[in-house]
Amino acid sequence: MSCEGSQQENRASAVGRADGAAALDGPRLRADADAGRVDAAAERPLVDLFAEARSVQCDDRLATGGWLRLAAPAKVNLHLEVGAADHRGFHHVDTVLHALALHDVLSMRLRPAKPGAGLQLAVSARGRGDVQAPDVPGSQNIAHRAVETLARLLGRTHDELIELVIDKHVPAQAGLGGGSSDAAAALVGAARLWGIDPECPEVMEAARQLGSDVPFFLVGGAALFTGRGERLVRALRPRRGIVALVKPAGGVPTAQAYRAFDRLAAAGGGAPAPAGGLLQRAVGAEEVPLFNSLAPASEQVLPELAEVRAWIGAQPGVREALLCGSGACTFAVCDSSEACLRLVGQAKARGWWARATSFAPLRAAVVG
Ligand SMILES: C[C@@](CO)(OP(=O)(O)O)[C@H](O)COP(=O)(O)OP(=O)(O)OC[C@H]1O[C@@H](n2ccc(N)nc2=O)[C@H](O)[C@@H]1O
Ligand SMILES: Nc1ncnc2c1ncn2[C@@H]1O[C@H](COP(=O)(O)OP(=O)(O)O)[C@@H](O)[C@H]1O
Repeated sequence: MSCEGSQQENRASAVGRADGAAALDGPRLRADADAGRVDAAAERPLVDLFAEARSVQCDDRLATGGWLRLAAPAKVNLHLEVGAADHRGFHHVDTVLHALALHDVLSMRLRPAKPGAGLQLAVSARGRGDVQAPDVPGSQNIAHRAVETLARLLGRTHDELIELVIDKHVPAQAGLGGGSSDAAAALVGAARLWGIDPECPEVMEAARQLGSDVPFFLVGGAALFTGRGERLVRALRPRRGIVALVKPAGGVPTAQAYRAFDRLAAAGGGAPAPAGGLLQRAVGAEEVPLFNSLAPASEQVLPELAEVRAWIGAQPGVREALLCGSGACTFAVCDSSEACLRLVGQAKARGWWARATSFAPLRAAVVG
C-alpha cells in the first residue's frame, strides 16, 4: 500500500478515534473521555490527537510486519505542591497532572528468539522534527527498563525478541514527562503482546518502580496523585483548553530542581501554596488553581526560565501560564487558537522550542 493510500485510510480512522476517544481510555475513564470528545471536535484544526501516530504509519520500515502502535501523551502539572524529603530523598508531593494531545509514538512487535536466549530487547529512539532523540543508548532507555521490569514481576522467561521504536515528539528534560509516558506505553504494549490484561497489578507495580510520574500515564486524563507522586488519589474530569508550550534550549534535570528546592526551603524561600482544601474538593481540572512549588527552584537551575515566564506573561491572549513540573518547558493556556499559534511563532523566532497543543483525555494506550 502506498504511503498516500495509508495516510488517507489512517486519516479516516483518526477522526473515528477522536470521536471515540473513550475506546482508547478504557472503562474507568469513559466519563472523562466523553468530556474530552467535545474538545476534540471543537479544536480539530489545532488539535489532531493522532497526527504523530499517523505519520509514523507512513514510515516504510514500520508500515508492515505486525507492529503495534501506541501513543504516549505528554503531561503538565496543573498543581504541584512539594513538601519534605523522606529518608530516600524523595519529596512528598500533592499534584494534579493533566495529559496533553502532544504525544510520542511507540511501535512494538514480538518475534521468536533462539532457544535459551530468554527475553531479548531491541530498543531505539529517534527525534522527530525539532525534537531530539534522548541522550541515552537504547539499552538505557526507560522503555527498555519498563519491559524488563514487567517481565521480572511476571516471572516471564520465554525466548522472545521485543523490538521497540520510539518516535520522540516530546522534548526531554522539559517537565512534560516524555520518558515516563514512554515507559507506561511500553508496559501497556508489552502486556498486549504477551496477552496480559494491562490493568493487572504487575503493570501498575512496574510503573511505580520505574518512576514517580509513570503511574499517572496508566491513568491519564486529569488526576490527583500523592506520596512521591506515584499514588493515585482520584481521577478528575479533564479540562478544555488550548495550550502553548515554550522551552528554551537548556533542560532541567529533575533531581537538580528538587535539590534547589531544598536549598531555597532551608533559606526560608519559596511561595506558599494557595489556600488548602481546593485540591481535595476539586471535581473538574478547571477548578484546580495553577501552582508549582518547584518553579522558583528551577529558575535558579536555568535562569532563562524567568525570561520565558516574563515574556509569556506579556503576550496577548494568554490566560494563565506555569512551569511544567521541574521544567524547562512553560505552558500557557490561551484564549484562542490564533493567540496560541501567534505565541508559538514568536517564541520560535526567539530561538525557543514551541508547540501548539491542548489538554486531552488521553493515557498511554494502543492506537493501532
Ligand atoms: C517533578 C515531577 C512532577 O511531575 O516530574 P517532571 O516535571 O520532572 O517530569 C515529578 O515529581 C518527578 O517525577 P519523575 O520524573 O518520575 O522522577 P523520578 O524518576 O521518580 O525521580 C527523579 C529524581 O527526582 C527527585 N524526586 C522525584 C520525585 C519526588 N517526589 N521527589 C524527588 O525528590 C529525586 O532526586 C529522584 O531521584
Ligand atoms: N524514552 C525516553 N525519552 C526521553 N528521555 C529518556 C527516555 N529514556 C530515558 N531518558 C532519559 O531521561 C531523562 C529525562 O527525560 P524526560 O522524562 O523526558 O524528562 P522530564 O523529567 O523533564 O519529563 C532524559 O534526559 C534522558 O536522559
